[in-house]
Amino acid sequence: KRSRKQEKRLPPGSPGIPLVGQSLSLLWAMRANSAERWLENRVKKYGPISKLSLFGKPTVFLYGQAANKLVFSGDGSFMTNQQTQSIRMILGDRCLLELTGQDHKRVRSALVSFLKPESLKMYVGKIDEEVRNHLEMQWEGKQQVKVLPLMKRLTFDIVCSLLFGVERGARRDQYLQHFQKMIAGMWSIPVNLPFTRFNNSLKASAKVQKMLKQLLHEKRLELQKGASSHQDLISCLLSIRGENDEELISDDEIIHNVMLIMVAGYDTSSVLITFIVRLLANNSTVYEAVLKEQDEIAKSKSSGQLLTWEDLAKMKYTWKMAMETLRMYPPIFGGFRKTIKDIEFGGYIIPKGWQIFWATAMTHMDNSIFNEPEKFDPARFENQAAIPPYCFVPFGGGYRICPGYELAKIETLITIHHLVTLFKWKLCCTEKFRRDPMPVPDKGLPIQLTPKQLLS
Ligand code: HEM
Repeated sequence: KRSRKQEKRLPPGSPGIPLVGQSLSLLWAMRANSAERWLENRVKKYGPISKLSLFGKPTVFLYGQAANKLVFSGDGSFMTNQQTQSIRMILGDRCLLELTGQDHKRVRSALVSFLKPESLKMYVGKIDEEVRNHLEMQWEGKQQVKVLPLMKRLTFDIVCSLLFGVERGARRDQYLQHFQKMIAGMWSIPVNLPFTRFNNSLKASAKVQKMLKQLLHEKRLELQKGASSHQDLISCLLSIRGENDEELISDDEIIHNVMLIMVAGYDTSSVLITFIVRLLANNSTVYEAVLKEQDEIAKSKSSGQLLTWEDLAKMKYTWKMAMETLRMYPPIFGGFRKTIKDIEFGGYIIPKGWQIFWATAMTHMDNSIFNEPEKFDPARFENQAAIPPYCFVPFGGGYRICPGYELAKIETLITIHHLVTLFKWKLCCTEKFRRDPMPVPDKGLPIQLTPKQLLS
């Protein structure tokens, strides 16, 4: 039992309406794209730490640089990851988000062995081919396109070919169908009744798992026949062996993490590229600077020659522009952790077993950290060392920092290279966006395209 003295030291705030707490109010604010304001109002009312109730759990909301440090700098000994029940049921209990301690370390280091720059640099040409093919099929010859759905298709195709070795064709199309159904119910209320979004999503998850099991079987046979363990992520994970040549990553761990990567790599990078397209349409000076950098690279290559790792290293301004986009429109705005011990923070106690709601990206728009935060200005990243630690955190930080950072960077740079060198574009309408929970433009960002050949 908590003593009265401890009770007194709980953060300020009220638990809200019984059972529902503040959940509906926050979800509503997310749909209306006013979640940031909703949270800012909380900070104004209660300060950087306050208690509330979200999704049926006592929760502490944290804000600011020190809070970001608390969330990202631990080793997992006082705070653990916490996912919603729907995500756990759809992605499976052996995915990285659910694992802790040694299990998390083992599986994460297996994924990183494939996702680290030294490994990914071998696949730059393959990703470039996927992007060129996509633009040829879906963009060339069109006067108008909708950017978000196309970018989702592109990032899905890249993940499928690179990570699972599943190339264009009927199988990939079938994967996409099941996968889209699965993802549609990921953020829904986990009530498993027929015809609910959640129920459809669970059924699709079972189909995706069945297909991946079959794929695993095929990859195992290919490896036995001498195929390279570097051909894709699944082969790489199957080839990780212990001292007695036993497989170190179980089949369930491979399947659940492959599904996680499909989800994590699909929604996030596609949102980033979509917002870049939006910002470049409205900022001609930045567009021209990106174009200058990319034109120089394009001129140094012969027609049809694929981009290389060295070319990407030259895209310095383009990546600063992408970071500025991530600052203003972070695909992941926050998340949840759970305390496994009482934690003292900011003069208050956060009791063991409580949920922590981190909205770390709020520091991105703090005018005491970023001057004129509403202004789109890639030059702020000229001197990255000047940005205080834990204040720019679109990929998180610490031992759970996004392992897909490098892949996201490669996909983004290659896609932007081709977009600016092939097209000029205009937005078809001024469009609002909402968080679902990623930021999504209401109409999917329709743009009007003019191919560069017609301009010259
Ligand atoms: C612009 C693109 C992306 C952004 C902004 C982003 C951001 C993030 C953030 C904020 C986290 C949470 C860290 C935490 O819980 O502390 C995360 C985790 C994760 N991301 Fe990404 N991500 C992106 C792309 C990707 C891609 C392309 C992949 C897959 C290849 C990926 C795979 C993952 C995985 C597996 C985790 C869980 C890591 C763990 O719990 O140890 N992400 N990402």
